[in-house]
Amino acid sequence: MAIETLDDLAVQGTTLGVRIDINSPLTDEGALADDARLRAHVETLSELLDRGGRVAVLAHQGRPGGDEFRDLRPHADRLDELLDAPVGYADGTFSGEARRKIENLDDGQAVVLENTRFYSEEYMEFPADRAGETELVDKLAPVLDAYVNDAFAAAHRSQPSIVGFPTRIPAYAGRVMESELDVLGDIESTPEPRTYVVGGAKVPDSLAVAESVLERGLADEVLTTGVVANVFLLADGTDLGDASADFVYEQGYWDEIDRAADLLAEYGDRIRLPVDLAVERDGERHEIAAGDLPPREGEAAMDVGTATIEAYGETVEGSGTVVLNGPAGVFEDETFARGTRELFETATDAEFSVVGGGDTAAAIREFDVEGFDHVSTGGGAALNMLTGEDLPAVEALRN
Ligand SMILES: Nc1ncnc2c1ncn2[C@@H]1O[C@H](COP(=O)(O)OP(=O)(O)OP(=O)(O)O)[C@@H](O)[C@H]1O
Ligand SMILES: O=C(O)[C@H](O)COP(=O)(O)O
Repeated sequence: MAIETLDDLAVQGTTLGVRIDINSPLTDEGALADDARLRAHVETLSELLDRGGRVAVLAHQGRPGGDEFRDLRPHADRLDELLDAPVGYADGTFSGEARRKIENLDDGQAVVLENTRFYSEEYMEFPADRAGETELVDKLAPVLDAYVNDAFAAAHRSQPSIVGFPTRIPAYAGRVMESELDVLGDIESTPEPRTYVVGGAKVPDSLAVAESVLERGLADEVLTTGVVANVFLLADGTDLGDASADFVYEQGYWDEIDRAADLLAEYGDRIRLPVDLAVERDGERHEIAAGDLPPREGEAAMDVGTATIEAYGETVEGSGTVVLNGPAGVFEDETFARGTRELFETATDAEFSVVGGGDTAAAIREFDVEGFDHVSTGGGAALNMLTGEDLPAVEALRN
């Protein structure tokens, strides 16, 4: 079934639950470190408000237990600045108070509901029917006329606020969702050879992508960077030193090392590992060739080194399609930003370049890299889509 868009929705005077993805990097104090994801949704929100909608915004921030698991007040304040309409904030997601705030909205007004993941069911994956019976959906569906999903970046999560509402009320794709599906839906016909550069810190997601594109013959090569590369190096038997190994174990990525080893055994000729890494020594960047590892005690691998940047750069430049996800190092620290900045700049020279990810988009903005053919708002979601996997959010909108 075709997905309905905002063109199919009579907005005026209706109360809409609008799921967006404004999961953003935060400062230590909990302020927004980057507002790119908020700005991405301005088009959809402005359109709905201009057309007389009453908008209840649903969104998450961080993961339970993580440093960035915080409330959405800064996001609400920033949306209030970005949009011409007034944007309020409710410190509950579906409490009586939150529902009253929704019911008291006037045409052209919005309220941001509290972080959906403050409720345990929202961090579980359900089939859509079951998601439609969760507390969150059960309490909110009766006060909403329709649901709009613009949260492409969370479309790979089968969570209540993503897949539950379409089982209860009419559902539509927002403008971000619509344009992402248009561009990424046709990725299998992009020019060859195709290179996937996987980095960042969400190792399980990245390994799933690497496995899929290698298995399906979609990737000619997978270049690894970031924590993902560290996991592959550990799987390959490289002694990275205690600091990097401890970081990987603290994240609970034990099993990922075994999984990376299996991938190396099966597809080793198409997976590339860094040939050098950067650590901090005496307050400065210090590079170590892979053959000279481990680093000194307490030194962690924070970026790929210059020889890796050059070797990867040559592959990337000569590619028909480059798909980039995740920064190559701790780009937030200028000392370790080089790998991310230079690989991103080189990627724009490929015939067709696609890049995705929340932190990745933040890095692109920070480094002012221009020239990508498509900058996706989604990391895991974009890559799932690029590998041809069904996205639960999209399936839910189809039904
Ligand atoms: N070697 C490293 N050691 C520690 N952290 C790293 C390293 N390399 C990258 N990172 C961190 O990875 C984080 C980003 O990873 P992440 O996987 O969340 O990327 P992303 O672009 O946001 O993708 P997604 O949209 O899937 O979340 C950054 O905060 C960066 O500092
Ligand atoms: O940043 C993302 O990729 C999305 O917001 C989804 O977040 P998650 O990976 O914590 O589900």
